[in-house]
Amino acid sequence: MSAAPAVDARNLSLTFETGDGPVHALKDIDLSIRHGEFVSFIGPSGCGKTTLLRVIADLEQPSAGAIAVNGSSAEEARLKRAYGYVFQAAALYPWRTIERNVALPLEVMGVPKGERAGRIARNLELVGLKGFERKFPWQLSGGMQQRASIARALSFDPQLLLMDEPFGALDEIVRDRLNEELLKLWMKTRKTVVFVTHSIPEAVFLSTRIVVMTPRPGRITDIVDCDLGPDRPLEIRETPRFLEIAHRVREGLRAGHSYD
Ligand SMILES: Nc1ncnc2c1ncn2[C@@H]1O[C@H](COP(=O)(O)OP(=O)(O)OP(=O)(O)O)[C@@H](O)[C@H]1O
Repeated sequence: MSAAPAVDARNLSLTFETGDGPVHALKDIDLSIRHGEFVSFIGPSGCGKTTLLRVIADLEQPSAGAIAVNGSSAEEARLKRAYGYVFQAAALYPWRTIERNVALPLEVMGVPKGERAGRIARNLELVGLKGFERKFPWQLSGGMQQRASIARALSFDPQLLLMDEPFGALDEIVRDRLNEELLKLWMKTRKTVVFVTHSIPEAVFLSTRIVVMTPRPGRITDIVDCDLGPDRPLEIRETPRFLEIAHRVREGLRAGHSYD
């Protein structure tokens, strides 16, 4: 693993040029994410959370400033398959079984069949989908589909996992369960996770740091340390320390005039 930060953004700004004029999505973002951290981006709709994730993934180019991933350019990181990306919707192919959906990135990259099987089995086990290999996406619940898309993102065993509101469309109970499982997966694999969410409790429960963003153009208004330790049962959400951190995040959002 490189000694450089997992993600390093310096003075990063991004403006989309549109027919209706420029849209300033990100402004002067300075952020360094260490290996093994779990960092959440939180902020109002349209503040640029997805755009920032996409810049890290080399799916958008900054208009100014610099971004480095593992000490090299975002493009190099993408070409090396240094990250896995999980979208809000599971985006699985309905005509492929779960196993074959998870296999897809490996097939595309020409990983030999023998090697594919072991990786797929390992990743499906990691997300708790052992026994569901031969099911089709429509035979699984929304939560299970999202687990499959996490298994797919783990195909190349990337050190960095980029997750864009992966549980936003799920009901509260399923979301709680997946939050617990994601935390376990993170502790087990020690990956770096960059996670986009709208939910304060979700951000506090999962993260080691929370990046609070302002409405467009998205700037960082606060970075909150989430020093709850690694052992986080769901009940931790009722502890004074948890509520204190949640309060600070809420204040950060309010300071950006965003939480009314
Ligand atoms: N390709 C694009 N062209 C023009 N404008 C864009 C483009 N992509 C995003 N935007 C605009 O940039 C701003 C930031 O969008 P982004 O999706 O990053 O916000 P977000 O914080 O992730 O929002 P949400 O929480 O609703 O998902 C929005 O105003 C959006 O309309």
